[in-house]
Amino acid sequence: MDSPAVKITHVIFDVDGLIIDTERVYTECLEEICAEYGCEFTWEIKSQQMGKKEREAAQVLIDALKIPMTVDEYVHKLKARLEVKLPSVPLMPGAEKLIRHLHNNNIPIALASGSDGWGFKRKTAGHKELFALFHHTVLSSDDPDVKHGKPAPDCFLVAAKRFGDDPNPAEILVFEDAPNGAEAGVAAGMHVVWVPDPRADRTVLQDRVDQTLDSLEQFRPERFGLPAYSESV
Ligand SMILES: O=c1[nH]cc([C@@H]2O[C@H](COP(=O)(O)O)[C@@H](O)[C@H]2O)c(=O)[nH]1
Ligand SMILES: [Mg+2]
Repeated sequence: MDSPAVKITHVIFDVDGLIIDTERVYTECLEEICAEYGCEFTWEIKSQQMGKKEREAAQVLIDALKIPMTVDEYVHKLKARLEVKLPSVPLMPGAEKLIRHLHNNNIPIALASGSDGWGFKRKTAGHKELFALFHHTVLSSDDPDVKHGKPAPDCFLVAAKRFGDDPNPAEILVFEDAPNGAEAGVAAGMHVVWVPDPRADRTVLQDRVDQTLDSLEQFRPERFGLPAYSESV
């Protein structure tokens, strides 16, 4: 095999829609809330919300649909629905295999999400053993060091710092599903593998990310100088 163009030393994963299938749940909950106001929750609005801090995302929807609702009311309505639906959410295809592979090969791995602690606890409740493999977790909605949510690079730069061994951003790989998240990884000066929702416009970002995949199952670690899966050696 040709030598890889990059040698990745550290990996940062997004959470919602990348490791866990929570985007489906957000869509269901927000469709219900919008319907109460006679409005439609569109992909255009969702794609602008994805990856943002919860309250920033609330403002995106309220402004887009001009709904007479405060951010606090939005958060209250959303959490009442998420509370019921989140604890049983499955993992995305290929996520567990990749996370365990990197951990088994001593590659430092971290999480950087737009979520808050309230949601993260519920999203990961059924997958505690897997999420214990990460060196650390940055939750943008709660973290005072994350001044701006995705697409700002803050959460990835904070996550890089907290590895504790001063990694070079140019040797960090970010996995993201959200357009805002992939933008944030690029803005942080990191390599980005983007696994977008099928509805996303891939042309906007495909020249700036390293790879665009339909699923994490397609990822080949050796392309980034990471250990190959044993069956593909
Ligand atoms: O349909 C939506 N999906 C996702 C979000 C936001 O995106 C975050 C998940 O971001 P990430 O993929 O970075 O974990 C959620 O916590 C929420 O703030 C949202 O508002 N609406
Ligand atoms: Mg995501």
